[in-house]
Amino acid sequence: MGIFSFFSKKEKKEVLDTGLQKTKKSVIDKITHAIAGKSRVDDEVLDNVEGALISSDVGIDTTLEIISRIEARVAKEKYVNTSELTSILKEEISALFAGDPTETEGFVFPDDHKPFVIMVVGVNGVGKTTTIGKLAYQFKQAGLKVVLGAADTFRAAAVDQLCIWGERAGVPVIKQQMGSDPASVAFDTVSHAVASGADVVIIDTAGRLHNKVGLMNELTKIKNVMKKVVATAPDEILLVLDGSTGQNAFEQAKQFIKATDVTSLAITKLDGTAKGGAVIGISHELNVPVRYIGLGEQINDLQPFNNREFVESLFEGINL
Ligand SMILES: Nc1nc2c(ncn2[C@@H]2O[C@H](COP(=O)(O)OP(=O)(O)OP(=O)(O)O)[C@@H](O)[C@H]2O)c(=O)[nH]1
Repeated sequence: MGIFSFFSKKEKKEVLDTGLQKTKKSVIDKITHAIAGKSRVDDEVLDNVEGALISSDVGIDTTLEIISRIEARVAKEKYVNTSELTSILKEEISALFAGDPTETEGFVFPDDHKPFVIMVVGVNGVGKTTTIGKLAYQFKQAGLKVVLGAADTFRAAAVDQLCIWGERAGVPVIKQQMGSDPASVAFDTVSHAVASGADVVIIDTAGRLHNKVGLMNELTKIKNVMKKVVATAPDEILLVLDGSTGQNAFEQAKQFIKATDVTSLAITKLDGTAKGGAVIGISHELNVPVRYIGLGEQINDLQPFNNREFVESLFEGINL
């Protein structure tokens, strides 16, 4: 089925630039400050850039790797002007992102089977339901038949919210009574999708991190039950993280990765935060590709992630 492009390149760039404004300003200020008055990239500049990246939430290990790559370049090229630093940073950071850059723009739907089943995990409040709603809308607009499954059966509000998004997107939501078995909802949803010839299934799950074993068992059960209907399910386990929490999102991601085999990330709420640099460290250190980013509350504010576009936007406007 391939990749669906919902946005024009221009629209995407506008949403990205606007959404990343706070992060951009912070990164640009810090990098500009780091090299102020210097014309050559030397140890002092590199130390300052290192500090700038760490304080931009990029993450310590990732920052150290970026700096050592730049050091290697500087050693090889002997003299590197600070005016070249932005393009070097862009190149080295783009190269660090997990996943093949040609494949990182949203999900790639296979040709050999359907429905494509996406199981969405993440703690409450990170923007899981909103992300599911936006995805459903965008897939529907791209001509796909979508079914949502309300497998967060612990909170009435979660089911209600998913139903609101289902209505907005114009896609059916499969649900059961509160407190029913989430795996049973997932089973019903995938069965409904098969019977109705749907292309995409998106399953919402409850994210209760306080009990890791419980979470792990529940997610494993949901996966196994879905496989009984469609052997390939789930095609993706999408972890939603709140990007405005910076390094906390990173810690949360590590816990989920221990509990289940997360295949992709959606990082939300990048608008309204200066901590967007965390996307770089999260993707690199966890070795899980970022597929979507959330840049606002509107239905069009979720966009397929492209590492080059992200890095370009982040550093655009630095005048060295
Ligand atoms: N600014 C901004 N807000 C967002 C974004 N994504 C989600 N939100 C908001 O974050 C809040 C929480 O989103 P939900 O989708 O309800 O989060 P959830 O993880 O499903 O949480 P529960 O429903 O509590 O499980 C809502 O007010 C959303 O509008 C985003 O990319 N940017």
